[in-house]
Amino acid sequence: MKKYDILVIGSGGGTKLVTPPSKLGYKVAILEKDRLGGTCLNRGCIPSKMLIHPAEILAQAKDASKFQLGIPGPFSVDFKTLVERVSATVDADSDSIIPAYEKNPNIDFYPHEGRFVENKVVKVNGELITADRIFIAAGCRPSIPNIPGLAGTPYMTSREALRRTELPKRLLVIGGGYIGLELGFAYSAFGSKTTFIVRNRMLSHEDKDIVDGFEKAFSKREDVRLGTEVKKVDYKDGIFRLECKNPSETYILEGDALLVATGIKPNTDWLDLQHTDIQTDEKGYIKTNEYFETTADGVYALGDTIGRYFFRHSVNFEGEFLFNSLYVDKRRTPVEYPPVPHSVFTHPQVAAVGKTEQQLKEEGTEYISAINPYSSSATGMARLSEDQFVKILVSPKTRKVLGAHILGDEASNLIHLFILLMTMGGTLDDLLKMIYVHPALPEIARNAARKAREILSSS
Ligand SMILES: Cc1cc2nc3c(=O)[nH]c(=O)nc-3n(C[C@H](O)[C@H](O)[C@H](O)COP(=O)(O)OP(=O)(O)OC[C@H]3O[C@@H](n4cnc5c(N)ncnc54)[C@H](O)[C@@H]3O)c2cc1C
Ligand SMILES: NC(=O)c1ccc[n+]([C@@H]2O[C@H](COP(=O)([O-])OP(=O)(O)OC[C@H]3O[C@@H](n4cnc5c(N)ncnc54)[C@H](O)[C@@H]3O)[C@@H](O)[C@H]2O)c1
Repeated sequence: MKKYDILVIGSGGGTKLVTPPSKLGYKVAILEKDRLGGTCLNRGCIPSKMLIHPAEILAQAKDASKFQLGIPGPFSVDFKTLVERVSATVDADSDSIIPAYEKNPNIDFYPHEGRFVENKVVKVNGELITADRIFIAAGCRPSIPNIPGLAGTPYMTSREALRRTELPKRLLVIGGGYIGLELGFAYSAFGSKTTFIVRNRMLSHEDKDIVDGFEKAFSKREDVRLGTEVKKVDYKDGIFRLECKNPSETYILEGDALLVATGIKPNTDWLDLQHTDIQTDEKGYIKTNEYFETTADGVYALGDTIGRYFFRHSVNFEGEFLFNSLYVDKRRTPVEYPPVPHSVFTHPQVAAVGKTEQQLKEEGTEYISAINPYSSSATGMARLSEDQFVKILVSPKTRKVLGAHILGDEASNLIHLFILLMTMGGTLDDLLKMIYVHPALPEIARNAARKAREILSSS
């Protein structure tokens, strides 16, 4: 049986444990059943943001008249060429990984699925391999709800929606989370008449003020059906017919394409974990402790597959943490995550770091809340910002920011001020010490901090 120092299953964030240890002389095997680079590169963050950027340009152009600009419409997109460019870019990036691995004598790449036959033995393409340490970074895939009539229809998940080259006239989206909203927004901006069917509320994991604000802002531009369940799907002659039910009525929605974006499930069913001591929770996510150790000796797991965070930036952090603790410091170290931020790349954007107001209430943590609208600062005035704001939650005792929540232009960039502050353990006063460029976007965040200072000094 072939033996390695390191065996990695999954080439997304798992790659953090491939090239870096190989450079220190460790022999590494990497197994990938799909395209190298994982979800983010091939069917996630990167292609989606390459579509969302031009969609954002169109969304801005549609707003041009409010700035007394006569940018002539109708706006159009060469959707086929755009999608082909995006696909070619990510495919080239993925393809470039193989030659790099082939050149490296310490890396063996297995372009196959790996399945466990016992605790530390994996069968790949008929061959048994083992390693001192095995890292499982097997990721997740779309989870499809059990709606009568849906199975067998040509619905899209994010995977197909990112590669489709024909823009549908009418798009139906089921799901009000990250994927449904980001991809639905892009298709809508490109010209598909898009309807968002949302079982409860949009972005329900966000702070309640963000949920309220986002729903209000998004619904001004998009056809949004909140509190609506899809009871039945029918597909005939190229048309989807969805039976939709809300508390007051049942009706049919028609579309030429259907995007199902109702969450994800772990790929652990591809690993044959029943042959090992590796335990999973009731949803199939691998159980790990603070060292990313599974319940089998020498086997670690990270990323989406452990069900903690579902972002490329979080699995990158976890992979780098494991590499540093196990192969650089060579010390068994418990993980301490710095604040983990997130952003939803819609129009308007959403970004957050730290706790929501609801979480602080539930924990019984003391806080004050300060909200500053974009429109109250110079750059917000220039942008004619509506419905956009920065909200911060501050501890009256320590004056530390416990949570920051942004709805508005460039929220995914603006949030970094708070990520840095919270990571460094700074206070409101640190945020107010520095000189801000006038009139730049971060002044909006500073003004929220000033409001918090006022609230604290008057209480
Ligand atoms: C449409 C979309 C947009 C997204 N946008 C963002 C974003 O903007 N920002 C962000 O931070 N996150 C985003 N995400 C989430 C992000 O892509 C994931 O959180 C991240 O890629 C998870 O990385 P991972 O390494 O845990 O798993 P993956 O990247 O999914 O890698 C796991 C790999 O393991 C392989 N594999 C599984 N089982 C086996 C096996 N038995 N043998 C061999 N190979 C196996 C799979 O083929 C897969 O390639 C997005 C996701 C989607 C779907
Ligand atoms: N910008 C980003 O960082 C980004 C972008 C895309 C995806 N992602 C990651 O990918 C993951 C998956 O995204 P997603 O949008 O599929 O999941 P999600 O959990 O964000 O949203 C799922 C949505 O589907 C709804 N839903 C669930 N079951 C349903 C059912 N049976 N019928 C109708 N609606 C149902 C939920 O209420 C929710 O609105 C996310 O957890 C996220 O972390 C991140």
